[in-house]
Amino acid sequence: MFLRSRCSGVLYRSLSTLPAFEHLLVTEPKKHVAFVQLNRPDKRNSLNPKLWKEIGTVFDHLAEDSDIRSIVLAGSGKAFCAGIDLKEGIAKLTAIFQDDSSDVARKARSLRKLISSFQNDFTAIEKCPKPVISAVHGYCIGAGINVISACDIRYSSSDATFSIKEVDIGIAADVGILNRINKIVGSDSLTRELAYTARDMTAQEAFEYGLVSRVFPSFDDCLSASIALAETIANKSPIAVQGTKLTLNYARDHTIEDSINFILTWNQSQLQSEDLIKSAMAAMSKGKEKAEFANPLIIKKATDCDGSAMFNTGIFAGRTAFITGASRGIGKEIALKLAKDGANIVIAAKTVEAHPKLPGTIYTAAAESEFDRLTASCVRSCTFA
Ligand SMILES: CCC/C=C/C=C/C(=O)SCCNC(=O)CCNC(=O)[C@H](O)C(C)(C)COP(=O)(O)OP(=O)(O)OC[C@H]1O[C@@H](n2cnc3c(N)ncnc32)[C@H](O)[C@@H]1OP(=O)(O)O
Repeated sequence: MFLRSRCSGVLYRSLSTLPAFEHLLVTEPKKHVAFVQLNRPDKRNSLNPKLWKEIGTVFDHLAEDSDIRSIVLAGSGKAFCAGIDLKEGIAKLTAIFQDDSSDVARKARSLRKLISSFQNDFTAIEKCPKPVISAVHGYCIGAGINVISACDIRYSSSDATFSIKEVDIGIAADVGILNRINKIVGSDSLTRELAYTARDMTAQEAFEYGLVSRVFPSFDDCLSASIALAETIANKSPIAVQGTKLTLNYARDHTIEDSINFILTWNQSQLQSEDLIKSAMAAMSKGKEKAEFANPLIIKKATDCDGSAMFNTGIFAGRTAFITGASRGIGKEIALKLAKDGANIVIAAKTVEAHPKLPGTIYTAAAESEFDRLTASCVRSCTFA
């Protein structure tokens, strides 16, 4: 269960809304930092279909959770992850191609769907806008090394063993490692040696190869350093950090010209954040002042814009809303909800009858031309005063 130590803000969303996980532990060791642990220690955290799916689900949720700014991923027990569950995972694959009731085209489509869904569960880590740090100990093989290749930063303890193991079970690796590894490390020759042979690689070799950026004497040290790193990241502007992750990912996959255009367009809006001023002032204070940053989203996700998250929260209380088209339909509903929410509302409509259900409001029955002028000037200024 995800326990939150404190809540803040009128649109606070409890993380108890995270789904219940069977094979994951999710905690919040520091403010704004989520800690996700693969939790099938008796099976060396090998990925059965349930755990595999839960990885995608948790990162999809954490991506949407505005209060979480960085994430640490680790394994519980003796290993990070021993790859696909050789019983349950392989059974799921063979059930498809050994099904005599299907022809080869249909089996292929079913397999494609399954592999694609397995891929997406790991790609959720890469797509999550918050930096993800993997803290690896013990075995990290097959599907496990695919998982960490989707992470932003990899730390390990000195006992870690890595292997691109797939050829040993008769598979060309298809859930990300072959596609991401050479974007992470600089040695195509060593990549090929490792992928063709499935041989074990020590933590020291992984460090020299560039797969992990730090090696620690013990798992405890590795985990503490990973959480400390996540906390450092979480204390920075989330607007700046998440824009940085998106830009680095984009730059990795595009030309310099394309990606420099990407950050140009991105920052023409994101640079206007209050975080810039706050960060600059903190920098000028030479560490005497610490900047505190608001969460980047006050609404959890787009699907919450059905009114339930926006209204009845108090955020409009005392503010002034100018609503055009307020005599009926959506305009009327919004006006009523805002009035109930404590806002001062100014309404305009083409029809002349005052609206009886909007007490205490200024009713503007504008003539057609006046209404258009009013609407235009409203759009030019802003809706909320
Ligand atoms: C479309 C999707 C395609 C995906 C492809 C993915 C491919 C891969 O992931 S390839 C890699 C597959 N994994 C393996 O080959 C590793 C198999 N396991 C081992 O070699 C050893 O267990 C290991 C070296 C990891 C650890 O050895 P250790 O002595 O520390 O532990 P064990 O006593 O062997 O294992 C403890 C219990 O865990 C169970 N277990 C370990 N790995 C797996 C696994 N991958 N799948 C299922 N179960 C696993 C092991 O059976 C023991 O359980 P129990 O017998 O009940 O005590």
